[in-house]
Amino acid sequence: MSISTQQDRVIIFDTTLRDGEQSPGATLNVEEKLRIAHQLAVLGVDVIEAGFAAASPGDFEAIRTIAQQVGGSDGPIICSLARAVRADIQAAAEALQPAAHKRIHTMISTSDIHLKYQLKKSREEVLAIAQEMVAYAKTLVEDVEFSPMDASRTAREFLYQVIEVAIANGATTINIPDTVGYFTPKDMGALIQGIRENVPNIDQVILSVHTQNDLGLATANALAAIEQGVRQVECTINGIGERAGNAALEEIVMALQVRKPYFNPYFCHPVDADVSLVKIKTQEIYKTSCLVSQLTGMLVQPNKAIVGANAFAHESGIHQDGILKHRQTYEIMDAATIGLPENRIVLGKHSGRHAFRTKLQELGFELNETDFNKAFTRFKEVADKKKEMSDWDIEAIIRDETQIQIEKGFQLEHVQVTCGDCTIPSATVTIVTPYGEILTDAAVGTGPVDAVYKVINRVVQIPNQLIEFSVQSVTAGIDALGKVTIRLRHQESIFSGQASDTDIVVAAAYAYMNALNRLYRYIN
Ligand SMILES: CC(C)(COP(=O)(O)OP(=O)(O)OC[C@H]1O[C@@H](n2cnc3c(N)ncnc32)[C@H](O)[C@@H]1OP(=O)(O)O)[C@@H](O)C(=O)NCCC(=O)NCCS
Ligand SMILES: CC(C)[C@@](O)(CC(=O)O)C(=O)O
Ligand SMILES: [Mg+2]
Repeated sequence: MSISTQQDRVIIFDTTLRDGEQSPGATLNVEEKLRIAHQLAVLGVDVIEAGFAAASPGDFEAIRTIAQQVGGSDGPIICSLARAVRADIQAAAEALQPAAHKRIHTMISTSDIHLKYQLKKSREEVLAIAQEMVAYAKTLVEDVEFSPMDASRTAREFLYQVIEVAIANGATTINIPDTVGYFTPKDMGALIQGIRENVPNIDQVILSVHTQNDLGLATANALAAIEQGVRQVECTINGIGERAGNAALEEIVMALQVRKPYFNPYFCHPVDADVSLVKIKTQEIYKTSCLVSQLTGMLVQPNKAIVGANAFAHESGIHQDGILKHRQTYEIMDAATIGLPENRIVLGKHSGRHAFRTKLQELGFELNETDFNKAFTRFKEVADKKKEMSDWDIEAIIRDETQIQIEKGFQLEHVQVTCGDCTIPSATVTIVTPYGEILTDAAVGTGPVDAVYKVINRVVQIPNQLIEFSVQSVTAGIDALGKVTIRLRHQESIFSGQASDTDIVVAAAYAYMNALNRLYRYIN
């Protein structure tokens, strides 16, 4: 794939594997980087900055492997960062060699503060280095990106001069980094406008921005740059990156999609044209976010835009009522567009009758008005004391407050597990079936939880697929309660189960039984 300067859409340059990996504690190994790169290609990013070849043998290897396995002729451009140093550029070219489309991204600081204290070089020297190193990179690859680092704090005239020289020496993309995340959207707009008006050869290249999130303005700054004609943005999945992170890919992409009529006038399309301003398959966003979070260990905050656990969840009664009547009352985008299977209605003390009734229906309860009112009153009392009401809390309320008999289903009487580094993990359970039979069985597994699930499945015999398993600690300390949440799928339906115990394997067993019982009641 090649990118023409005439192409009127935004090029998504993903730097999750380079700047994202610069998040403290987020180091990835070669195999993990490769998995993320494959998923980024499925997501449809235009450029993958796979790493910094000169940084370490591991990063070199990762870039080379990604170039080989993800950088096919119809795949994305694979890129490596390099200082404006011959050896760095050479290492980048070598690592990228197997890719069909390769880019060297070279950078050097241009702000006076960086020149004086970090590089200890004059402006003249930096200009000469930029010129020489861009020209050198150009002898190795066709596609050269140049970044004047700390551009946002660089003296304007000098910045224009460096950019002009980089273009004259073969740069095909000029990237403007707000390295320290100091800019506001207005500053960014003005700088881009200044560059376009004062750098005579600027139209020969793609103009790009790289925004850091130190003031929480990274996405806003990138969007302001797009309004001024920037056609590449550098971003990361979940906004991970150095310090407070980078602009989040999912935020930029969804802003361009949801507000297409707003952005269209900045492109050469008719205002109401239904053209995509990016080449991203948005349905892959959620999956990519989960993969990156899982492999980097950088958890996504629940209220994170687009991909946070609460981004499509509605807690308060008035909102829940609106959503149930017509989704768009409180949603500007459909969860399905980012690949989320369903929206979540979370019951809590702010919930009203509509949401409560819907939840009861989901759980399979049909209550008469008297029972419903009693249950709702009790629900409000309990919700006042708890952060979030689980399905089990609600079942307990129904059991206490109404005449409805809740089918017991299967009952886990006893679970025993053997595990350790010198034994084959095995589990024994005793389960009472809905017909009163008492069954005991045992199984081995890859780990204790796997063994427990295998033996429970053997006894219960309801086909299902485990799609989610997570453990959280609910209290602090060594004797903490662990809460296990699981979700399983049976045909088109999903059933969840949750349980807490100081032993997480026991919690896992009870959580699984809970979900299975819900499934059992559904099919019977
Ligand atoms: C790149 C790396 C291998 C260099 O290691 P190093 O040679 O031991 O040097 P240090 O990191 O200690 O110091 C950086 C040196 O590069 C110079 N430098 C920094 N940016 C530069 C640039 N863009 N172009 C040229 N030289 C640069 C510094 O002035 C300093 O030089 P000095 O030793 O003459 O003072 C190492 O820093 C690394 O592995 N970095 C990981 C990637 C990274 O830093 N990413 C951030 C991207 S900005
Ligand atoms: C290479 C550049 C775009 C950089 O990511 C470099 C860095 O500081 O890591 C930046 O934010 O300026
Ligand atoms: Mg950066």
